[in-house]
Amino acid sequence: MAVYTRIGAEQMAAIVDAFDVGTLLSAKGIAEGVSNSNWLLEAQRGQDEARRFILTVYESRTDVTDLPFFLDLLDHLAARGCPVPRTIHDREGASYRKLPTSEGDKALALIEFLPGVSVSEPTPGQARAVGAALAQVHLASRDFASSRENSMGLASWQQLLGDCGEDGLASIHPELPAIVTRELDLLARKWPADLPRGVVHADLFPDNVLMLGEEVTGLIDFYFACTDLLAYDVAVTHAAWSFSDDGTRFDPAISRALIEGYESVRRMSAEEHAALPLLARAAAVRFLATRAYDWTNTPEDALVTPKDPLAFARRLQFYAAPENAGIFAAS
Ligand SMILES: Nc1ncnc2c1ncn2[C@@H]1O[C@H](COP(=O)(O)OP(=O)(O)OP(=O)(O)O)[C@@H](O)[C@H]1O
Ligand SMILES: N[C@@H](CCO)C(=O)O
Repeated sequence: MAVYTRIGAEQMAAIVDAFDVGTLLSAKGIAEGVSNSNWLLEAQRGQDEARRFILTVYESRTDVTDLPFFLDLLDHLAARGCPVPRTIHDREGASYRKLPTSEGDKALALIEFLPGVSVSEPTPGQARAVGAALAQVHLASRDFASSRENSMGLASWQQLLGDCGEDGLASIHPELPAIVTRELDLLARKWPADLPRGVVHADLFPDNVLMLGEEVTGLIDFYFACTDLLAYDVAVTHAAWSFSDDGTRFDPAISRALIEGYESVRRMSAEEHAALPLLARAAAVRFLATRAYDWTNTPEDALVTPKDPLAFARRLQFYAAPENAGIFAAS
């Protein structure tokens, strides 16, 4: 379920016309995704081949003032050969437009459609390609002029987990309040602030990567992208890819392939390597925090089912276990 905004056929045709991509041939709502409303559109200009686009209407979770950062970043990365969709600009050259709705004005953007599917059981070859694509983004964004603070950093994890309350966390798992206190304290004391920084995707889960075989055809959903530690992005991607969904099984071959793929494009420093165990715990806390918050604050009759916070509590326990300290050792 991810079409929260109704757009009639005539209004959709007018939107497409504003982008000068030809005549609208079809528009289908996309079920995947939870934050924004998305449609797959097909349009044709004159006798040209029909082209496909993704229309996104930004819902309340995306701050419109961040859109220039996200959308300019896509254009910057695409121009440097990264597999990300370009933003289609409207006839006036704007990368997003205003959509009047019964709930007030929303923003919308038209994005290039990229082929590929999101894998659910990645192979090491696919993990290697994803690691390499992430490093390519880190290098290609070095000359991106804008920056954006990470609104999903340590301070927001403290806030979100605090808002869950001890009882809320304990209702997910009795040991969670103590685990969360221990981890937040450790991260506040040991955060490795002086590592290389740059633009990070910060949410590179399998559902945000489109692939054909072992080729990455699209990195999408840059709506958490921000300026932060590059090694933190590696840790987020590691936490997202190297485990079964529920966090019960760690896959060492995927883990190795992901890091090797990354380092085939950008080598991490010794300091970054040394920080990975802590940053992996941080990544697990980040997704535990948003999931625990949603878990304890989503009404039972909500249309969207909250994701399981324990899947990231399990990853956290894995990363924190002394016997797993060697998984990031340089090969
Ligand atoms: N450029 C693109 N090319 C092809 N398909 C795309 C593209 N962008 C988005 N999609 C499709 O639309 C779906 C939803 O997109 P996206 O993940 O950006 O939505 P969202 O609601 O913002 O995400 P989330 O739920 O992760 O917050 C994707 O799973 C993918 O199937
Ligand atoms: N990728 C996130 C959701 C979007 O940030 C998660 O799996 O919790």
